[in-house]
Amino acid sequence: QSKFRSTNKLKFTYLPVCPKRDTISILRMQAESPKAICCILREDLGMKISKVVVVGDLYVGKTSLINRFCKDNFDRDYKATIGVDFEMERFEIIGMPYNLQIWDTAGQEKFKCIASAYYRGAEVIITVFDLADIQTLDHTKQWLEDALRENEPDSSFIFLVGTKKDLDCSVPVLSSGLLTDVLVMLDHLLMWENVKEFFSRVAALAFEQSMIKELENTPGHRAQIGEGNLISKWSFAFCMHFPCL
Ligand SMILES: Nc1nc2c(ncn2[C@@H]2O[C@H](COP(=O)(O)OP(=O)(O)OP(=O)(O)O)[C@@H](O)[C@H]2O)c(=O)[nH]1
Repeated sequence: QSKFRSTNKLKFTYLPVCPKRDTISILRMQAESPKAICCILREDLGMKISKVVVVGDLYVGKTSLINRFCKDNFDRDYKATIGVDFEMERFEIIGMPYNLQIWDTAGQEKFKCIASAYYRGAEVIITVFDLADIQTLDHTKQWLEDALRENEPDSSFIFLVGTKKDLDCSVPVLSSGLLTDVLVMLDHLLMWENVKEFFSRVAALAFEQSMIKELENTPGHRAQIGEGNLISKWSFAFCMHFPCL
C-alpha cells in the first residue's frame, strides 16, 4: 500500500488474455519509469535475468496466465500450485539476450510461508485476482504488501491482473468501490488485449530496471539524469521489439 501511495505515476492497464473469447482481462498498475535516466549502454552486459513474482489468492488463475504466455495453452482442470513453480522465458532486447524468470506462487494459505521466501529480489510483482470473485480483489492489497515487504522500496514494478472475464458472473470491477479505491491512486488507465504484449511490456520494464541497476552499481559508469540521445535510441529500440509500446 505504501508503494501505491508513494508512487505518483502509476499506470493502469486492462488486457484480455484467454483463448476462445476475450476471456481474461488484465488490469495493470505500473509505476512509470522511476526516474528519467539516460544510461550509457554497454556492449559487454552478457545474459541478464529478471525475476517476476506472481501472487494472489488460490484459484484466481496465476498458473493459467503464466501458461498462456509461456506455453500458449489453457487447461480447464485445476491443479493447485504446491509452494512455488517457475518458468524461464527468453527475450532479445536491443540485440541482447534477456531472460524473465517467472515465479508462480501458491495461493493456498498453507503454502504461504514457502512461497513468500521467493518474493525477494522481484523486479516485477504481478498481483492476480478473479473478476468473478470480488473478494480476491480485496485481498490483492495484502498480497502486494507481503511481496513489497521482501523487496527494497521502489525496486519493483507492480501489475494488477484480473482474470476470468469470460465468466458471466464477472463483477464490474471497473466501477466497483474496491477498484475505485485503487484507481484514485493512479494517473493513467490503459487497456491491453493481449497476454504476450503484456509480458513483453513486463520484460521491457524489467530489462530497463536491470540496466539502470547495473549502471548504478558499476564504478566508472555514470547514470545521467534528464533527456538525452541515448534514452531516445533506447526507447526506439524497445518499440522495434515490442510493438505494444
Ligand atoms: N473460465 C476461465 N477459467 C479460468 C481462467 N483462468 C483460469 N481459469 C481456471 O481457474 C482454475 C484455477 O486456475 P489456476 O491457474 O490453477 O489458479 P492459481 O491461481 O494458479 O491457483 P493456485 O495454484 O491454487 O494458487 C483452473 O480450473 C483454470 O482452468 C479464465 O480466464 N477463464
